[in-house]
Amino acid sequence: STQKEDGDSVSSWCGWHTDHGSLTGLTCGLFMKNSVEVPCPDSAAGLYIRTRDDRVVKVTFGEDELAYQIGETTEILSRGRLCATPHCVQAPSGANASNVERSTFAMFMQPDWNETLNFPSEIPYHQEVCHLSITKSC
Ligand SMILES: O=C(O)CCC(=O)C(=O)O
Ligand SMILES: [Fe+2]
Repeated sequence: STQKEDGDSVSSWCGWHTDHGSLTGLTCGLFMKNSVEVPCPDSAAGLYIRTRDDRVVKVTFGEDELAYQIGETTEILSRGRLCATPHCVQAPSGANASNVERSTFAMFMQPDWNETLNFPSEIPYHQEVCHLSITKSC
């Protein structure tokens, strides 16, 4: 993440984390001000992911599309062949950003609650699962 002041940080609205489940389906951000839909007030605002080669990339997709992120459960069940997607959300900043809200619909898919997961020995401490889970903030 960037080292700017909190308000401008890439993770200013939702800290870096990986989702716990198998797969997360997401709609794109919907911005509202005083209960009225508004265009995104800051093109830098929104969802960011960290790629396997350690680049931070802004995720863009349309309102008639869905994005899917791999969660920690899939990383465990695939024995590390698939990696959980580290992600965060940047708040809008600038003149038009005050009192703006952002909504998305997130569908978290996961095994039954009582399903026992065996953490594979091949990935005893995988970096996404260990480092980022600790800092999960939403
Ligand atoms: O708001 C988003 O686009 C992502 C939300 C998120 O990461 C979560 O709910 O786990
Ligand atoms: Fe998430």
